[in-house]
Amino acid sequence: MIPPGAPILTADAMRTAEEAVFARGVSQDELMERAGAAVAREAVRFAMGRSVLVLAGPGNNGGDAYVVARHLREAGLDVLVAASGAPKQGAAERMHARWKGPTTSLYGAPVRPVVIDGLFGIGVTRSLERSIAAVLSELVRGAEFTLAIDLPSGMDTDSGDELGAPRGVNATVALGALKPAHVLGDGLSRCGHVLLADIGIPVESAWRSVARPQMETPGPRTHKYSRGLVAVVEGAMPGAGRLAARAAMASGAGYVMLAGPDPAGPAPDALVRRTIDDADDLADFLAGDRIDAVVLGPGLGRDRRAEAFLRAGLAVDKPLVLDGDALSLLGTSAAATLAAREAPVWITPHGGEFDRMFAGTGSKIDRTLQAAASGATVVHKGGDTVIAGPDGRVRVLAGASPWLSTAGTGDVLAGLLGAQIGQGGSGVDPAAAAVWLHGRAAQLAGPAFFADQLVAQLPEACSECL
Ligand SMILES: NC(=O)C1=CN([C@@H]2O[C@H](COP(=O)(O)OP(=O)(O)OC[C@H]3O[C@@H](n4cnc5c(N)ncnc54)[C@H](O)[C@@H]3O)[C@@H](O)[C@H]2O)[C@@H](O)CC1
Ligand SMILES: Nc1ncnc2c1ncn2[C@@H]1O[C@H](COP(=O)(O)OP(=O)(O)O)[C@@H](O)[C@H]1O
Ligand SMILES: [K+]
Repeated sequence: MIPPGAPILTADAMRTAEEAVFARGVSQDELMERAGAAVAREAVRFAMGRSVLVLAGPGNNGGDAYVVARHLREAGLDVLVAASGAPKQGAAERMHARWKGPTTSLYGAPVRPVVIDGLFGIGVTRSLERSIAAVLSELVRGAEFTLAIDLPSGMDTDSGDELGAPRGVNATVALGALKPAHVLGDGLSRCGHVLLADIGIPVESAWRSVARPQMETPGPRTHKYSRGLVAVVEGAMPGAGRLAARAAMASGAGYVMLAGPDPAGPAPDALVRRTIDDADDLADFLAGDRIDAVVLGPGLGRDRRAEAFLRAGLAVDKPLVLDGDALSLLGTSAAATLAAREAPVWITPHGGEFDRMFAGTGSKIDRTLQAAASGATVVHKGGDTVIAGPDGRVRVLAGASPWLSTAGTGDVLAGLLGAQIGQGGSGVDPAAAAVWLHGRAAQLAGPAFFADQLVAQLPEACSECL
């Protein structure tokens, strides 16, 4: 579980926010007291009277740990601190001095049922020494419950790469804001449940975790066209286009048309079919007044006809979702092609498609933002789905059901996004709504579903947004 709608800050941005608090006269000690108290509140709840081992490092994460230890001891728990190098300066040193309970060295620490991991937080700059990583892992493995302060020790804050962090942390209290490592990469499996503690640091961020969207209930004046007409272009693999079309239908679109060389096929009968002979025909069709959004790419194929269809789609002055084969066809010229288009465009690459289109450096968030500089809103899919808009806004959905890793679920997302943008909205908002609905439908579908069954859960997911 990741707190929804929460700000996400890099390590540098977090330090800047912290500096601003100091500049307003709050002392470093006060902030550390708040952080330690916030973590202790959660720790007491989880400890349920069991004995606690607090791992304390040499920096500010260790400083927080000494505060936690003090609070837990005051709460009557049996607390032992295992220290890895005593803090030498600043607030951390002062918190260390205020700890009056027993202390042992990290290497001599016994296994205890509750572990509080305060070795390192956002200050980790390189991989943990192997001996530290090994003892940390042993102590976490031996515990019944481990709570990490800010981050599990040994995470790259900005990328989510693990740098020796243990497996098996049950919960992490993020201080002040989420960091990328709570929502990206290895962080998804290393942080456990993520709790967020407000420690009085005002946080401004264009990056947020995805929250449940608000959807509108149709009113007495609503009609099928006012709810958005979505055109899905069908290609060589017709099942993909049909899945996208059905997803749009099941997530609130007023009218969905499937357009392609052979759009006939099984139900639903409410899906309107339009036979398209060639790219000129497609261009004429898509230019029609009534169409609010176009979805192109699922099952499109990569032959000449597909290329011509893609050109026709790109030329249309309507909100456009490009997915699957359309992205493979764009290939390395994606950034230039997307930049040349004026009407709004969303792309929904999985990791492989993304890497074929964009080079980029840095974390998944950095790379997705670089891709969005093309003018497209980019939905970079995966267990950590990162949405970035050309305006610099970022939304991340972490921890969606891994059962989504089944063919056709991406087509469903493309159709869902078509329905969202067909109802208006620009940039990251409709994309975040689509990704939320997709993730929620997957939860409702349970294990071992296939894409058609995901579509079947969409109305229920929508009902939670009304
Ligand atoms: N972000 C905030 O606004 C606040 C942060 N606080 C705490 O401060 C932490 C950050 O503190 P610091 O910047 O002191 O950083 P850390 O405490 O995370 O780590 C810094 C220390 O670890 C050492 N170190 C770094 N990488 C290492 C490695 N791979 N192996 C061994 N040693 C390593 C450094 O030399 C330094 O001594 C946060 O995670 C949080 O716990 C809180 O005290 C208060 C508010
Ligand atoms: N391990 C996973 N955990 C969570 N979500 C996943 C995982 N693997 C895939 N997904 C999601 O499933 C969808 C798969 O899309 P995609 O790879 O395009 O599939 P397809 O082309 O077969 O439809 C994406 O929304 C992606 O974010
Ligand atoms: K930690």
